[in-house]
Amino acid sequence: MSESCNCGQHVQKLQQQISVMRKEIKNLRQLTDGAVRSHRKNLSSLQSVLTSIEEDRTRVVVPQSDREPSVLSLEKGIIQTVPIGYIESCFATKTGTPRQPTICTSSRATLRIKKAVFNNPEHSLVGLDQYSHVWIIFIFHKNGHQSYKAKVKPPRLNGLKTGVFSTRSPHRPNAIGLTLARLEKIAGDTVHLSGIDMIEGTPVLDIKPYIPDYDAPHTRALDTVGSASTEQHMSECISSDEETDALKQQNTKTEDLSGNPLDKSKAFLMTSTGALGDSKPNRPCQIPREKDIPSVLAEIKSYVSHKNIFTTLATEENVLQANSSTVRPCEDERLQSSEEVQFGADSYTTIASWIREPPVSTLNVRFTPHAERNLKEFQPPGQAVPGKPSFQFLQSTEDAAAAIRGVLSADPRSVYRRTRCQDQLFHFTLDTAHITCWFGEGFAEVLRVRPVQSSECCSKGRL
Ligand SMILES: C[S@@+](CC[C@H](N)C(=O)[O-])C[C@H]1O[C@@H](n2cnc3c(N)ncnc32)[C@H](O)[C@@H]1O
Repeated sequence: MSESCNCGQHVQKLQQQISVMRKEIKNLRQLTDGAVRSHRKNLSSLQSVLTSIEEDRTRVVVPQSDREPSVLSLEKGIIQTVPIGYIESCFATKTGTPRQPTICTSSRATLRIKKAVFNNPEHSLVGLDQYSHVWIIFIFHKNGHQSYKAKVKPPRLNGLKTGVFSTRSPHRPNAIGLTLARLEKIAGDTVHLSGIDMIEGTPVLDIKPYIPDYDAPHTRALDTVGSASTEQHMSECISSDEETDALKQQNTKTEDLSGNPLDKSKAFLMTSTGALGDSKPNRPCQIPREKDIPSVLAEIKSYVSHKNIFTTLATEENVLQANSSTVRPCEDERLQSSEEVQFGADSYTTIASWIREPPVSTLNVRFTPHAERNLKEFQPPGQAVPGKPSFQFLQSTEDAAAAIRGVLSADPRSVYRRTRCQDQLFHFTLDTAHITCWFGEGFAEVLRVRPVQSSECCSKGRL
């Protein structure tokens, strides 16, 4: 009897202990859940700190006192680079950004020279407005991890490999990019550019004026026509204000064979070397007066057609037409072969033939009526209409349509997407627009254009 009594007490005790333990387990669970939650929170804030450190890594500005580069360090190959500023671009991400600036001439960007580099940044830009084009030297800061290979597969080669230094691939030992952009204007410490292929936030190392007389080998060919150096010609030719005005007018009116305006200096060279064709050395330079311009133009055109001197001035369309009449080499040959670009009697420039005859073809671009209506909703920068989106960089709907055409006609897909995910929709952002399209055989069709959401854009003040 007493035994059964004890058993009852034991059971009761055990039940009490069990309930205490349950409570403890519950408390422990709450504690661990809380700890896990706070760990997760810590982890995510650590991750965002890491991301911003990663983003800022290239933005480190060397303090004023450390700015003086030591000659010794340079000789030792220790090169300290300081971004002079960061690109604000109509392209937010790599997807959909043209692979070269010429693909999309209506694209736009600005570059503000940092005060940390010069006390008066605007002073560094004095004189630059005399040039139409500038070289932009920059860092491919969004390459991801720093890796590179001796051979790369440029998208234009559709999977074929070639040496990295024979390409303009972003994945190279020093991740340095070089873009020839059009200089739209300079406002104080800010350079306004068009025809660009750099994304938002790109750190810029340097700007240099594009000087065809130095940078384009063909000017040497032209130079020999008149025998004296270009600079000599320039100083000899510009003799009075009247003549300079006439020259200016002539330069703005001069066209190439396709009706495109000629580069100012090329037009200058053509006239300064004695309106072409005459290879007599030291022929005195004659600046034509305004009334003579039509005959000079006729002379230039007849010379151009005679000598086929301005191959590089041909539009891409002309080049494609010219190429389509030649026999296309097989792919392996294409990698090996190169194409001479003729300037007069001598050849100064040679390029790999796959640049102009890539195994991937240019695409026709079309808009659905819906996408066209979408695009027309966008307003030019600074002309806000309530309830309607506006562009930050692109100047008009036409500019935007041209930019979209440029991007898509060059087939912006990776080789993987092009070959393995043909049916997938392709999205990219351009300025404040998010574009959806699809690709078919030989064409790309824009299905929708809508304003970018804040989560899709990385530019400050983009919306
Ligand atoms: C093929 S590279 C050519 C750039 C330059 N014109 C050159 O030849 O050095 C252009 C591509 O680089 C990528 N890109 C542009 N800016 C970048 C950046 N800051 N970081 C990483 N990739 C970038 C874009 O995807 C763009 O299509």
